Amino acid sequence: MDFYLASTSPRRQELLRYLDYQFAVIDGQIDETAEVGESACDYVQRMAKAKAQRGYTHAALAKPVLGADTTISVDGQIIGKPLNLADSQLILRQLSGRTHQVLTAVAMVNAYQCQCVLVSTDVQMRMISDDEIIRYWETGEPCDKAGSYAIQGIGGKFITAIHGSYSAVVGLPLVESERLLNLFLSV
Ligand SMILES: Cc1cn([C@H]2C[C@H](O)[C@@H](COP(=O)(O)OP(=O)(O)OP(=O)(O)O)O2)c(=O)[nH]c1=O
Repeated sequence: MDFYLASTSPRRQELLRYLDYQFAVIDGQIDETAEVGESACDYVQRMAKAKAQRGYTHAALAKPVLGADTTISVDGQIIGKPLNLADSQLILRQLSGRTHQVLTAVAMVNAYQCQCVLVSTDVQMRMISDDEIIRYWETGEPCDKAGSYAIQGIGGKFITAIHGSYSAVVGLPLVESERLLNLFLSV
């Protein structure tokens, strides 16, 4: 076993399995409240570092810990997971027919260092009607996804274009994560 993944996200576990490293999953739960005036870029990096750091110190581990966070940025706002249908409606109406940024940060921590990479991807959505938003909510897919949609699922039908990293939108940028793992784990 090479490192720990501090994440409950099945997407992150699935993506990480594509890389040539062995890992075990630990809890990375933290308080995800944004600070007043905090930018989305600062916020997502702080979250990723906190998840990795919490995992590392909490479990007193001998191996490095990787943590990640995904947040939507639009109109200078930080948009996370929807709280309920009304919240999902507010979010998807805001994203409908325009381009937003999906920010994913990946952090790795060991006894000597904490390194974090930030990946920003532009995602363009077609117009989505209120009826579609309600029907989509009823599928159960949006509730645990930042921005209230999943590009890798039913939500993919709303996406007209992306510029950046697909795996980062799903929750873990593979190129940057592998680079970070090579940095920490190469002999
Ligand atoms: C935009 C988008 C987000 N997401 C997911 C990725 C993340 O799992 C989630 C954002 O929430 P996060 O707080 O980044 O992660 P998480 O709570 O799922 O897992 P953990 O903190 O334990 O690592 O949204 C998709 O699966 N598809 C998408 O298209």
